[in-house]
Amino acid sequence: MNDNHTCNQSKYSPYLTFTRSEWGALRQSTPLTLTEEEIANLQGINEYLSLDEVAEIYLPLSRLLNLYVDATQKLYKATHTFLNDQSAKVPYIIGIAGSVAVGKSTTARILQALLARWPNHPKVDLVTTDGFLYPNQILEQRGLMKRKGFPESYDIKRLLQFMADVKSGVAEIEAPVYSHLAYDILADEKQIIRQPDILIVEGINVLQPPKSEQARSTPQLFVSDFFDFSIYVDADEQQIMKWYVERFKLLRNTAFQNPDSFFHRYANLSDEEATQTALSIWREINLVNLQKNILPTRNRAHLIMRKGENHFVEQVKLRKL
Ligand SMILES: Nc1ncnc2c1ncn2[C@@H]1O[C@H](COP(=O)(O)OP(=O)(O)OP(=O)(O)O)[C@@H](O)[C@H]1O
Ligand SMILES: CC(C)(CO)[C@@H](O)C(=O)NCCC(=O)O
Repeated sequence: MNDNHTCNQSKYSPYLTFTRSEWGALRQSTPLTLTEEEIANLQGINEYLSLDEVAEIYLPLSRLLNLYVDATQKLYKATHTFLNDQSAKVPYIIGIAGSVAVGKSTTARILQALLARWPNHPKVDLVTTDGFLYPNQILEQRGLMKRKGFPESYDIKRLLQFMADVKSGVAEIEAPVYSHLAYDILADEKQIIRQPDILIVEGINVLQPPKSEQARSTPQLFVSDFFDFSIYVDADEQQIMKWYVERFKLLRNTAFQNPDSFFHRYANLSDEEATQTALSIWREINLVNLQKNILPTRNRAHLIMRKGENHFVEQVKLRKL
């Protein structure tokens, strides 16, 4: 481990830096034996997920998060005792940020499965901020169809209200649902959040300050103000671009084949055409968003997980404060 802390103020870093093996050693007494059912569930999340990766990277992370959740739950109990208040339970909220295609939703689903194994927080829910994108109709009106994922493409006021409701212990909260197949918000579908022990909120924008005029009219509040812990999933741009293109080609052979898919027109592209199409969407939209809006939020995270080839985590940085 590298403390990155010297007497020289300019070299001060708020992070402790761990190599892969240093991090892996921190799993310590975390129960390592996953049941067959759990292994099957994890592989259902992502067929390319390596179980060694789960043991070496995600189990230590779930151990750390369990300790934090436990400490926070005790703190809430102390406040309730002091106030003689039996009010509703408050979920522990974890934010997961990073570029399009870096693996946020996979990370979120692995953590959801692992965190739910601990007895003090069995109910772990997951929402993605994709649901808070404006519907295509509004994006079209505002000329934002090529800016999907940029700060102005989200109904940030609604997202902030959602976060406030979760943190206030509201019994049932509705979250809007986005479909990658339809490439749009599903007007008739809602996800209901019912007081989980932990809520994971995953999305490219979760560490960003509000930018829309709408949100500026109310006191400046960040989505991350509601987080107890936040994770930034990081990798080199070239690497993420490769994953974006690979996923696009995979979708061409699967989801895009569905006539209802927004991208059905890409279903019959040759390999070379698919690569070129994916590269141009990457360069025109997602790379610009990464450089302009996502990467600048990296150092706001409590933990930065840096991935290399094959999605293997090479380095973990954990905030000391
Ligand atoms: N740990 C992992 N091991 C193997 N493959 C992975 C892992 N994480 C992600 N992938 C693959 O990388 C691609 C991107 O992953 P994922 O869909 O989770 O990204 P994302 O950041 O949630 O993207 P988006 O912002 O577009 O929703 C997918 O093809 C996924 O299968
Ligand atoms: C929905 C988002 C913004 C985030 O997950 C992303 O997957 C997206 O659709 N980006 C727009 C460009 C593209 O189609 O890749």
